[in-house]
Amino acid sequence: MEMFRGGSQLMVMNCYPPCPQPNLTLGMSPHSDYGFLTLLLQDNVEGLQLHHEEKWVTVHPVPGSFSVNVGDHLEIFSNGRYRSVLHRVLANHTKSRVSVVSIHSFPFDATVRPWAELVDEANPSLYRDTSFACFMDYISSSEPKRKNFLESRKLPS
Ligand SMILES: O=C(O)CCC(=O)C(=O)O
Ligand SMILES: [Fe+2]
Repeated sequence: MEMFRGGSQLMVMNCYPPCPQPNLTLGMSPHSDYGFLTLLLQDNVEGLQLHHEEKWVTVHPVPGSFSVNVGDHLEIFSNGRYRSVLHRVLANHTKSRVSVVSIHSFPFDATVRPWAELVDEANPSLYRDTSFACFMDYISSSEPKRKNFLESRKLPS
């Protein structure tokens, strides 16, 4: 698809050292990923949880496999048909944990908006136009944050 030409890839490596009091903290706070699709490789230490039907569900590591998460851009592009997944990482009392995350999306200078074929009078756009600059403004602002970046891009219904 033309919009993906020159697409972006962000790689993040996370290392979570053992935590003496895991009940008092999190390895990573709840968030959804900025991007279209995330490929995530975790080692054999559990910690990743997805928010599903009001509960946190552990993603059990399967050796040699990737988890694939829907990101904010796919939710916006599909005008809400696919939902980006809220996830978090628990801290572990005894073991350190490593994960490698590869976030794939449109080019960094693209404006992300619902695909025109999915928007009409009966299905109005549910999201504000979004760019990497909006994301940077959001994460660097001192405004009180809503649940995540995507929430700040939703149009009032
Ligand atoms: O460590 C993990 O399993 C998840 C990391 C993550 O969600 C992220 O880097 O965005
Ligand atoms: Fe993430």
